[in-house]
Amino acid sequence: MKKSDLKAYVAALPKAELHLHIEGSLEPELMLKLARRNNIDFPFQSVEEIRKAYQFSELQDFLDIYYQGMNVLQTEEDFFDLTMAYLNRARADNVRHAEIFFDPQGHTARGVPFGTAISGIVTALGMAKMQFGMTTKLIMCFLRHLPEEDAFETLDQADPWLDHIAGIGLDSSELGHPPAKFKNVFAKAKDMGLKLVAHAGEEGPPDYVYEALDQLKVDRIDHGNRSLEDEALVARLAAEEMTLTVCPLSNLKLCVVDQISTHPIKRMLDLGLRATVNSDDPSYFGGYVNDNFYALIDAVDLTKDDIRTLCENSFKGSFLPEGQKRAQLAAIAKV
Ligand code: HPA
Ligand SMILES: [Zn+2]
Repeated sequence: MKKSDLKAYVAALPKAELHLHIEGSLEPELMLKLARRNNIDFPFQSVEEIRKAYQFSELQDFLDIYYQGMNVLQTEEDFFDLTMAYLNRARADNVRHAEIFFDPQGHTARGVPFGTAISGIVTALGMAKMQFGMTTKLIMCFLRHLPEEDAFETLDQADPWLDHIAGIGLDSSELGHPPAKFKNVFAKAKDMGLKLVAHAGEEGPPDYVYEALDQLKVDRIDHGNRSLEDEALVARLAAEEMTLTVCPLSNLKLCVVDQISTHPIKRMLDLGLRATVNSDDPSYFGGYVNDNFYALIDAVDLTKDDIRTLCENSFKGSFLPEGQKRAQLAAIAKV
């Protein structure tokens, strides 16, 4: 199949996005608009200036800019506008279901209340369901560079919002902050009936992936690239049908891979791993979910079957009820 036909096939397929940080979907245009609207002292004057700053040689370079960018988010309306912009953009990529991360501690640490952030997000999620039938789940991430005690405090703040929160995640600086650091708060969240995910094996070694599985008892691994260094781990992930939320353009931008042509997505599928394709922080990494597929199609020999498998995996690995998963898989089969 020609690459252009494979791209058209991607565009036509229903898909779920399982690894998306809503704060990472903040486009420079909206960032400037919110900086002005909120009278924020902001170091950038133009979209071009902002985009020029998006050059990273590792995860921490990105995180520094990502936390600076989110300073413009102040009011409930800001969080609503941010979320609505993502949902509309995702809809254009035929995303039918999105499981969205947010970083409450990135906001509460700046004096923006938990309720301000989540109420704006939740209102937008409700509107997307009503206006265009997109289903969503919200996943609250803990910042792993902060102590576990702070994560417990954040879980307490979530209490009035638990009807709107499907699960918890773990993000921010991976190296030096192994999953085991958050063992107790993950155990509490599990007892509360929340789903569990964690970033692991993006920059961290395979041991961090083992810890996420064995000590956090996660339902999914975010990224997971470095699992490939450990054959026994790969066999286990495949046997357990553990979903990996892989983010190709993010991997390129953060130098997890040297080039898209050496991205291991194809190898992951060939090894029987339940890999999915996601955009992570699309505004910072150069594209939304279909752009991630297109970059892979240009650089890697993905087949039509691979592409269908990746989209099927996105629903299989989602937290949708089984009936809705089946309906989405049936819709894929019709394309
Ligand atoms: O890809 C990521 N890794 C870790 N933390 C993050 N926070 C936003 N995106 C990321
Ligand atoms: Zn991420």
